[in-house]
Amino acid sequence: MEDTLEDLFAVIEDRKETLPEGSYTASLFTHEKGENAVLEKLGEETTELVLAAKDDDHDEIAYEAADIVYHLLVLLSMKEMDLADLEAELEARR
Ligand SMILES: N=c1c2ncn([C@@H]3O[C@H](COP(=O)(O)OP(=O)(O)OP(=O)(O)O)[C@@H](O)[C@H]3O)c2ncn1[C@@H]1O[C@H](COP(=O)(O)O)[C@@H](O)[C@H]1O
Repeated sequence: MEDTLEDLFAVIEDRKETLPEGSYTASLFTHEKGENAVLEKLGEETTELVLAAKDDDHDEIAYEAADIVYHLLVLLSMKEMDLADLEAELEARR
């Protein structure tokens, strides 16, 4: 899981840097979509996760959770933060 998150975060950072054409991630870092689009997605996906949990639909819970984690990592990158910031907060709570 840790490797998966680190690898995904590295891809997101690369897309931010290189802005390749046709990349959804890159579009989030440009005026095409931007921060508001990321925040909207996080709001929508959280609602969808709640509905999936209410339905006890495990596939849908995993799908929506993955969408949320991806957009959360994009948001961290947008704010010039990284996984270490999240890890430090989680560690502080142990
Ligand atoms: N994990 C993801 C990921 N999760 C979700 N999404 C995109 O997020 C968008 C929104 O998700 P939704 O489920 O809401 O899709 P939708 O209902 O079609 O919504 P709209 O995009 O049409 O508004 C979709 O276009 C998904 O493709 C992702 N796009 C990319 N990644 C990762 O980022 C990597 C790089 O992707 P690119 O930047 O596209 O090269 C990929 O290899 C993946 O590992």
